[in-house]
Amino acid sequence: MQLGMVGLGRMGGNMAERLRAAGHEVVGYANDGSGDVASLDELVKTLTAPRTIWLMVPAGEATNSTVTALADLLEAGDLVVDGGNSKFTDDAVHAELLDTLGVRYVDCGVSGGVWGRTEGYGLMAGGDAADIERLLPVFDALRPEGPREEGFVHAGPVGAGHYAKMVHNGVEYGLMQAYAEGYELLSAGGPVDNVGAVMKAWSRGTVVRSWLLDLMVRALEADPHLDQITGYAEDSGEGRWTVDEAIVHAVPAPVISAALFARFASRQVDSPAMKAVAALRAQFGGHATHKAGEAANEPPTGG
Ligand SMILES: O=C(O)[C@H](O)[C@@H](O)[C@H](O)[C@H](O)COP(=O)(O)O
Repeated sequence: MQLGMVGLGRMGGNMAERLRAAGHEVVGYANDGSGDVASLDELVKTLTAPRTIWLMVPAGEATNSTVTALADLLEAGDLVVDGGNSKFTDDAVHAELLDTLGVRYVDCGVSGGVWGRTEGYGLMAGGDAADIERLLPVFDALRPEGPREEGFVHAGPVGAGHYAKMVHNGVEYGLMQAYAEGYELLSAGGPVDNVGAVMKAWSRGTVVRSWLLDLMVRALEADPHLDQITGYAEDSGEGRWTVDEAIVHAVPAPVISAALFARFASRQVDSPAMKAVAALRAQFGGHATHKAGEAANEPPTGG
């Protein structure tokens, strides 16, 4: 079928390629001029009604302004899919705005990163059954080969797709953190002399084998001691939203929360909280503190 793709970055560009390889006609638009058309207006004019437009732009302001701009251009019967990592609460706002014009809306969490073009993407969709049905040829082209239910889900009404993707990303945080802590412990001076080989051995037959573990092995093969990168980890919001939702629903989520907070800690050159702990130990117990500028692994010299 014919589809407009807005956003042709690492995700949108690769998805457009995978869709074309499956025989779909994709008209791409990117605001850096790299697409087939130069504007959203031209994209809408190029597509045949009823149009399907898939958004793959950064969550938040970029997605909001794209949906608002499309609302001025589209007509009843057209369908917008937000495949970015939007917060699920944004979906209701976008669906409501478009609904006043008779334009349909589906949200779709997309997982798989840069590997998705060849391996297929995991898809989590939210919306009305008829809209999901209309998009099945697109979902089938994007998802991995095999049974549909193993790479695609219609998770519920509008918002459910991004909700499912949000929780997926919370799980992703926890899994990554567990492998990361295992890596650090294996490397910390115990009897293991080849950490990469141990993690590689875990990748077949063990209880903890997984794609994330395979990627960890791959990273260690390229850089056995991870000397080429610093221990600074960004987050793009979904871990925070997952923890927010855990609080709303009173769901204990200690692993995901700890993994999120570990990322915040990774950005501190020195921890104000731990300075305070050291200061308090010195206050109540006269315990020694490390002076500023002293290497962390040197014995303390203070009081
Ligand atoms: O499933 C995926 O393909 C990933 O989760 C993908 O969506 C992206 O890499 C994360 O959004 C990064 O999230 P953080 O920046 O929060 O780690």
